[in-house]
Amino acid sequence: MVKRGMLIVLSGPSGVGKGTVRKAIFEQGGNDFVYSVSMTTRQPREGEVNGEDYYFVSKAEFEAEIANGGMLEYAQYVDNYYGTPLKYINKTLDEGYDVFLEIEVQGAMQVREKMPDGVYIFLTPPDLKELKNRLVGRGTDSIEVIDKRIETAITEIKMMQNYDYAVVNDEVPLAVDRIKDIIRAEHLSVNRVMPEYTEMIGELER
Ligand SMILES: Nc1nc2c(ncn2[C@@H]2O[C@H](COP(=O)(O)OP(=O)(O)O)[C@@H](O)[C@H]2O)c(=O)[nH]1
Ligand SMILES: Nc1ncnc2c1ncn2[C@@H]1O[C@H](COP(=O)(O)OP(=O)(O)O)[C@@H](O)[C@H]1O
Repeated sequence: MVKRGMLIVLSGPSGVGKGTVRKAIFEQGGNDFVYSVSMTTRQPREGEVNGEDYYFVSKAEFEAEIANGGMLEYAQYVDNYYGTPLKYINKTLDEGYDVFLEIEVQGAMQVREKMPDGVYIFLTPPDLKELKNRLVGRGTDSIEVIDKRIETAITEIKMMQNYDYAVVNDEVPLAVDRIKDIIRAEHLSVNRVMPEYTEMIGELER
């Protein structure tokens, strides 16, 4: 029997750099895990490819998918839906591959309820001043929206206790290395390795 893959969830407050770090992880390559492409109702940005960056769908299509039980989790974020289609995840995990999700915090907590044996990584800013600088620097939000996001970020940072690991995103390559180290170490954790030995011992004793 193939050993089921491991679910890896990267989350954290808006503007901390989740998207940036995730892209760097996959651009670097050489990973033993696959990226779960999310579904969204937001408009594609220039250069984004359907099925690669996101599955871009209408609100009606997204709501139909929710009604059909097709979403592992979803969240409404800045007037749009974002969610993880269930179909690929279970198939990929059953085939023995690890799956990597990069999602905002409401979604991550829904996944944790359903899949508690995943690895939950919380990306943190070096400090709140730097988080604000990043949101301003990204240039996608008004100052009012940014102030709201900082307030939300404070609540979200308090949720850190629901995660297994905290990774500071001071510099992208360092954050990438820390995340890859966590994934490597998790594969060696006794909780994950023990079932194989239990099975082996069971066979010997039979
Ligand atoms: N819950 C949930 N959040 C998602 C999913 N895909 C992306 N997100 C989050 O949605 C937020 C907005 O993403 P996006 O519009 O691409 O903007 P950007 O990442 O802020 O540039 C980010 O915080 C993502 O982490 C998903 O499938 N589920
Ligand atoms: N380590 C970092 N140092 C400086 N700026 C960063 C770093 N990581 C991300 N950024 C910048 O911060 C902004 C927010 O990053 P983004 O990946 O969009 O965040 P999120 O996906 O968490 O909302 C972007 O302008 C990005 O270029």
